[in-house]
Amino acid sequence: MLALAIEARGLCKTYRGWFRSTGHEALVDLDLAIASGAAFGLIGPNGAGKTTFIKALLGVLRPTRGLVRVLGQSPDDPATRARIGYLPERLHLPASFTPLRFLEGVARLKGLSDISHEARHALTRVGLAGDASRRIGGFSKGMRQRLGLAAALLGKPLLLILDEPTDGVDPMGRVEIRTILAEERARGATLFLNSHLLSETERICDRIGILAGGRLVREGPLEALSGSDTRHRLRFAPGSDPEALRAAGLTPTPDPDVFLADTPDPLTLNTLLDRARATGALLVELRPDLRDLEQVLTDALTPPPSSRRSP
Ligand SMILES: Nc1ncnc2c1ncn2[C@@H]1O[C@H](COP(=O)(O)OP(=O)(O)OP(=O)(O)O)[C@@H](O)[C@H]1O
Repeated sequence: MLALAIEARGLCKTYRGWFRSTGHEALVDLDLAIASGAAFGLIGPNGAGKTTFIKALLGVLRPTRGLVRVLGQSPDDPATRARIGYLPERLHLPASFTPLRFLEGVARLKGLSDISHEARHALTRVGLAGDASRRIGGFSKGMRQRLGLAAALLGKPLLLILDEPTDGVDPMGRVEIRTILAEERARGATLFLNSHLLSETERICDRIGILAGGRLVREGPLEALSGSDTRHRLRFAPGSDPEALRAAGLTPTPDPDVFLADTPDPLTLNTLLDRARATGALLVELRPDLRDLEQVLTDALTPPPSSRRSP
């Protein structure tokens, strides 16, 4: 098995500007390595460069500088492209086709052998078997999204690039899609997800990259990004004195037995713990305070106070 499913080194993309105007830097010196079998989520604000990066992975956009490798090869390689399943953000589906006819066409283009079986199987997986003979034109947004996913799944791709896969899909449908993606991963596929739905990204992906202004500002395992080195949650045995713990320097939470400790280093944390225990409180649990992905993103995009301009 390949070590890396996606590799970018020093990747830059500058969109050319109008006559004499400088171009727009959509990707700036982007370095990224995604291991085979990972579930990677790329997040970031509008205009961060996510779609530009996906276009570079698909070989439909030529980088200005730098290297991009997909499944160990150039994205221009036709055999490599055939191993990628892609769900675009904006789906263009033929309204007059039935989903079955559409999927059979995609299966044929992908060079699959048992076209009819593959199309029916994919349709069943995404929960559209009962709609096989309806026209796509009458499909809801969520049904269209499911059909797009079915098309991406055809041919057992090694890499699935999914742009907003659960957009418009109802809550039960999202659970079904997560199950399908888990099955794909278990089969050995790598997932690359671009989504503004952070709770979905959090549930599906184990590695996250945050793109802002064309730069990768954070990248790593979800636990590492959401954990904090400086904030800990402390649980004390019932019966501790909340006022004394507050006076010792701890911050109360809605749970009367749980307090937060904000400390810059382990030494200060232990000094604080000594003070808390001196009040008679018994510590029963200590763990880093985990932030959700929305908070991780907000923190990554908020400049440190020292760099903020005064109004
Ligand atoms: N064809 C183009 N010509 C000029 N500028 C472009 C072009 N495509 C994208 N851009 C610019 O490049 C930047 C990155 O765009 P991109 O579409 O990659 O962002 P994104 O992260 O996918 O945004 P969104 O979350 O809104 O979809 C934006 O400032 C955008 O205006």
